[in-house]
Amino acid sequence: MDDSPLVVVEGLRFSRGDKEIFRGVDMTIPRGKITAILGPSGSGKTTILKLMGGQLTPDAGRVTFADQDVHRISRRALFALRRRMGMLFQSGALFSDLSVYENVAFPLRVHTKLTDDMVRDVVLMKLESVGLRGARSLMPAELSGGMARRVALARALALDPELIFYDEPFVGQDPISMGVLVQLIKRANRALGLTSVIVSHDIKETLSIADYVYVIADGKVMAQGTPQTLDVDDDARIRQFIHGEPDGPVPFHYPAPAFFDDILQTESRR
Ligand SMILES: Nc1ncnc2c1ncn2[C@@H]1O[C@H](COP(=O)(O)OP(=O)(O)OP(=O)(O)O)[C@@H](O)[C@H]1O
Repeated sequence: MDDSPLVVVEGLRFSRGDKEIFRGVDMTIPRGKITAILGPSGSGKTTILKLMGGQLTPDAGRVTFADQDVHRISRRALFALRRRMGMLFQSGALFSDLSVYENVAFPLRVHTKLTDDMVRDVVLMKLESVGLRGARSLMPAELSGGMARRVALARALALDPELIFYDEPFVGQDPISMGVLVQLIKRANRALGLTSVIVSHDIKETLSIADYVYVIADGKVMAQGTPQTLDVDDDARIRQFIHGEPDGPVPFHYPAPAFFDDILQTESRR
């Protein structure tokens, strides 16, 4: 297997208006592994996926996918490249007026010239891989949230991507569906030789399957390493983040006068 990284991000800078979101980010996404990108809310996790996928263009720096510069190739080449990337976005809802079967068939009908029989084989295979072959005739409204996410995964896998981006795959799931999804992502990665990038707030679940982790904050990579090395990192900010401690260098309380002073003021006004 080719052991060069699949995606390389170098010196990435990106702003929205006056707001600098990235001020020099470097990352490598190795093939066949699960890489997690963690970070506080608003740190730019979704934005970095969009920069990697070529939906956004950086102000400086570059992103290469299989040695092709994502932002300097022709539109046509970028479309071809995008077919090699699957995306499972939190907002990536199923088409509500199409059955489970037709949802998974959709990308095959749009992007390939497969015959109906071949489409059927692929759809059933993908649904089987997420345990929902028997649910093919259901409509999205008849699915639980966890099942809907699994159908969306089958659809994201329909075109056999090399890489799959998961943006908050566990949001809104009950603990059982979450466990199922965690295992599916891990299994899909291994069985299909996929490269996976997961962006998530669910730190424990994500660390349980990630091979390598980047933590982004303040426009930079604040830390990186395997889940094991980050788990024992001494840095207070990383400890607070990885272990979900409510207080630490990033305070739980919005800046405010001392509690007693505030209360005393209320008392004196009575
Ligand atoms: N379309 C947009 N226009 C302007 N600013 C945006 C837009 N999308 C995102 N932002 C800003 O860019 C920053 C990074 O957003 P992004 O969604 O990438 O963060 P995130 O880490 O994924 O956040 P969360 O964990 O809350 O989903 C945020 O400050 C956000 O307000």
